[in-house]
Amino acid sequence: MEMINISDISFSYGNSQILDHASLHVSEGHFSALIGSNGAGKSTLMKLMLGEMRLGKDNGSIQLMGQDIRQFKDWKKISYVPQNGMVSYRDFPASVEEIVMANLYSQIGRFRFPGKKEKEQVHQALCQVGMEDYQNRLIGRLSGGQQQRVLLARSLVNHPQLLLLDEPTSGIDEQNTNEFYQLLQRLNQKRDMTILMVTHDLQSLHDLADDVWLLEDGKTRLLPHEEIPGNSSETDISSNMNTTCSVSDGRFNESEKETSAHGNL
Ligand SMILES: Nc1ncnc2c1ncn2[C@@H]1O[C@H](COP(=O)(O)OP(=O)(O)OP(=O)(O)O)[C@@H](O)[C@H]1O
Repeated sequence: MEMINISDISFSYGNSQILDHASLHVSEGHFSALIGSNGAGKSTLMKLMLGEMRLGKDNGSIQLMGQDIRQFKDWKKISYVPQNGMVSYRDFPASVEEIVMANLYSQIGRFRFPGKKEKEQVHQALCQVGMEDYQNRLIGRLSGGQQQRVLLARSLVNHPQLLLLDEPTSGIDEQNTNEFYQLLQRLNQKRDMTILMVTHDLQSLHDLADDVWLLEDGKTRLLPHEEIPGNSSETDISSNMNTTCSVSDGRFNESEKETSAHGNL
């Protein structure tokens, strides 16, 4: 199944045309990347995909999980890690647990406090990103890389099938970026999570992404394998994967795929 099927879309801000008959397809289980220079329209495309902005009537179509975006209701199956997502939390007096828990409020309801089940879900999500020891720390006291992991945990707590990320590692050092990519790769390969990531980080694409789409002059192009930037001999991202979590406490390990393909992350 195509998780994302964008076909022939055009979009303008006023008189300024950003997308000109652009298309993009992401198959289930694929790790896809979207690249393009500053201002090319990547975030715009992402916003259209998330339903934050509407497409004009005769300006192409967007289907998510086989449904037209205008009728799409399964938003819980999709998570989004925004660009510079942590900036707004810098002085926010909330703990890591509270930040991740916030994505469960539709499940918890307005008049109930988080229970044991929700706390365990948060713990599991933090464990997946290696941040379980920081559960009670204030979000603003963490480093950029740690904050980004928390943001990823926040997006994982609902067990999404499709994860969209907009430049998730901007402003993060190389080591933390590589570790973040390992996390994503693990989610994709061991959990069958479909991923579309907007990125300027071309170095790792060769090892990371199944498909790389280039957005240029309003049009998209699927890059042939030999044109994908990055050199596979430089880094083997998967060889350094953290697989220390165990099934019993909700963490992740190598054998877990067989026991919970899409279930508890
Ligand atoms: N709300 C808006 N109103 C008018 N123009 C906008 C708006 N948002 C973005 N733009 C313009 O549309 C173009 C595409 O912006 P967009 O943020 O989608 O690009 P991008 O590829 O994500 O860029 P970057 O890599 O720098 O994040 C830019 O020229 C931008 O200035």
